[in-house]
Amino acid sequence: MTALLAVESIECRFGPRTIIEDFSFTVSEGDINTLLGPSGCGKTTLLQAIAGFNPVTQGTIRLHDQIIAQPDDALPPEKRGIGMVFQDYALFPHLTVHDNIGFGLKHLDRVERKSRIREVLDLVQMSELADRYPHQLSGGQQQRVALARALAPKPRLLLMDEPFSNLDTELRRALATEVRDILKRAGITAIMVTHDRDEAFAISDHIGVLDDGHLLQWDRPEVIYHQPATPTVASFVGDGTFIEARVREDGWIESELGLLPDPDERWPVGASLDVFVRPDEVLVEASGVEARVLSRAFMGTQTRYGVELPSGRRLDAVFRALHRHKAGDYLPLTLHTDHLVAFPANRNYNPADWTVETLDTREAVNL
Ligand SMILES: Nc1ncnc2c1ncn2[C@@H]1O[C@H](COP(=O)(O)OP(=O)(O)OP(=O)(O)O)[C@@H](O)[C@H]1O
Repeated sequence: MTALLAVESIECRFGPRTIIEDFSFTVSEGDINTLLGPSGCGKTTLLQAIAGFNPVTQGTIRLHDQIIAQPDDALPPEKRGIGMVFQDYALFPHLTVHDNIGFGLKHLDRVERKSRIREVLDLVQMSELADRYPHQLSGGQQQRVALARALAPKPRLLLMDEPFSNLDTELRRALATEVRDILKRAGITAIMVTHDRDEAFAISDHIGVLDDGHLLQWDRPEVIYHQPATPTVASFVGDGTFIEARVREDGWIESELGLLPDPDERWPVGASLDVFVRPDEVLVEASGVEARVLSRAFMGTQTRYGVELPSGRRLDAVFRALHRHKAGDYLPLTLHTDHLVAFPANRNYNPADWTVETLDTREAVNL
């Protein structure tokens, strides 16, 4: 299938500062894609280059095989056929929902315009509220109107910049799922920008993880989660802690949380590894290593514990709330995972540390 959008080795600069560097990806028709990365990594800059609000200083951007941006040559934003949804909704306060949606449809005659407005109102399930003004709507409803307004002119591509970040957590997740359904029903190709991984997982067919203006990985959400390309991707898309491990003579991987299999013999004997341990992969088992409970947070069906291994390494473990352990208790812990994520060791990784440098050549291993 040919790409609807092809971003090819682009660079974006603000004065002397390079914000986006040698950045390439393609987007297939009908796919919902998310650019995920920490604050300041260049997500909005990239989105605005696609929309036409930022110039590219290297590379090209093609939409349906038409070059829409290259150095010193850019199609104006209004000629790109791209719709945008912003975090602050950007609705016209003095216009009703109906008229906000109709604003970009002035090229249509009255009957066509009314019919298209009805169609998108129906699509976002806002038909009942067509006569209301933005201030008479909840945040979630306002964002649905903003989505309807962007979809009304039938854009070739929809861009969404942190569309849910003004909403509370619960509504955010619900609306992300709802927006996915709406876009799929309308067959719209979209790119969203967010720093919220749950939102990205809820909405996306493909996720691109960015760090410091570079693309670290572009893949399906499951692959990003289970086979992260770099330690930074692993840390960004899932809670966890790296523990040290070594490949034994017999091929087993010896870690502080016990022996782990390496069925594909991916690692040479003697290799030192950093193994990523997710809280839900830690189990209490009689044969486990004695870990001391440091903290406990009840979370309803589960309880999250902070524990310390004999080496002093601290990590989190999540167990069903049925079990009650308290600070100071010792628990025998092991690691069980269907998707062991490991990298060659050469440094300490702090998942909370965004400034971690990564080596792109490293490969995640999925055992
Ligand atoms: N117009 C501008 N002039 C100069 N520097 C800019 C401009 N716009 C953005 N930047 C810088 O570019 C870098 C990337 O900003 P950008 O807004 O693209 O990041 P982001 O990943 O979208 O962040 P956030 O999630 O916080 O919105 C930041 O260091 C920012 O200060």
